[in-house]
Amino acid sequence: MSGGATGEAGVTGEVNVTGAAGVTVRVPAKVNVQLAVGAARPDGFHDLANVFLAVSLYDEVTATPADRLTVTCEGPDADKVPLDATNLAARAAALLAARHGIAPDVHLHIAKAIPVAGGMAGGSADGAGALLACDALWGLGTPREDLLAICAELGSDVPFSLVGGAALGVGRGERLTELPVAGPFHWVFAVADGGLSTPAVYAEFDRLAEGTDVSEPAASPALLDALATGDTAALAAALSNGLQPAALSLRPSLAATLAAGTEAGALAALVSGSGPTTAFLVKDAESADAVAAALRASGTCRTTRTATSPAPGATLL
Ligand SMILES: C[C@](O)(CO)[C@H](O)COP(=O)(O)OP(=O)(O)OC[C@H]1O[C@@H](n2ccc(N)nc2=O)[C@H](O)[C@@H]1O
Ligand SMILES: Nc1ncnc2c1ncn2[C@@H]1O[C@H](COP(=O)(O)OP(=O)(O)OP(=O)(O)O)[C@@H](O)[C@H]1O
Repeated sequence: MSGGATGEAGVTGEVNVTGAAGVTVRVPAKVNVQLAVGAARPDGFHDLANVFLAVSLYDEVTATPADRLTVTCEGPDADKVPLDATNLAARAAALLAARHGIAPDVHLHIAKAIPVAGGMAGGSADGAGALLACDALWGLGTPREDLLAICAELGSDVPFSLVGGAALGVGRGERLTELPVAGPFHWVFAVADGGLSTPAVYAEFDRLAEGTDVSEPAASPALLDALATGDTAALAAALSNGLQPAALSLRPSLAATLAAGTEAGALAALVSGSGPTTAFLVKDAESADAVAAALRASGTCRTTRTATSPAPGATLL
């Protein structure tokens, strides 16, 4: 990855890499092609029927031996990424090390292309990437099932970042069943100015749902069929995001972005997860370029990205 600012701050002090070879893992962003949200649970989370689809927009996490746990980040949004112990990559390394009773002495470098706080699971991607990179660097051979359990501890979206492809997430979204998926599906993403806080969007969902009956979340058979057969038009007709009204309520300007993409020829438009990134499903790569150009010209977003899906999960390079 090239360009962008480089943040450098250690979790426990200045960066001090020992010079040995590093391990790099590439991890995809996600779009939720269906996000059915149930009522708030006693623990504050919401039961979901969450259909994840990985897209070809990647962060890379490199783990290098060091004398303590440190994190650096490069990329256009690097200044928005925390480099302390709250970084999901640092938390992943610390959890894995604790599980094996070893010290988390590693330097983690994140090459960030996924929008920050954009509803595309960028932090989750870095958590899953760091986990796989540290497991390889430290030669631990942690069973897949245990890696997935650590992912679920890190966050609801993190298991999917490890798995990639397409999957249905139930519970708070962490309990995955992999789904058959054809493709390619072509996407344009409009990146908004600033982020949206995921807890704030769920809280707004609760506020809007007050006094209404929230139904049990369930995956749409038509949507699962469209994914399995690679039918773009059918997928466009079946896309849905139960958090979209809440994201629009907190960020009304997103309505203009959605309209601009639709007017430019997108087959469907929706908010990506908790937003504020918006996602546009288009016919092919040529249409993706045209819709992206129109979105940028509309002045309703900061920038655009094009991508295809499905994309593989966290992968050692
Ligand atoms: C919006 C999505 O990105 C869709 O995939 C996810 O549901 C959010 O997943 P995430 O960012 O990994 O979220 P977590 O780190 O697990 O939780 C952050 C906060 O989001 C809210 N949250 C999250 C997941 C869920 N099923 N119900 C919730 O209410 C809770 O307030 C929680 O404290
Ligand atoms: N490695 C990381 N990259 C980006 N943000 C991180 C990371 N680690 C922790 N964070 C924190 O998490 C917040 C959410 O960032 P993230 O990019 O994961 O949002 P998101 O894509 O909206 O998440 P999701 O789609 O999973 O709800 C950031 O504002 C930041 O404070």
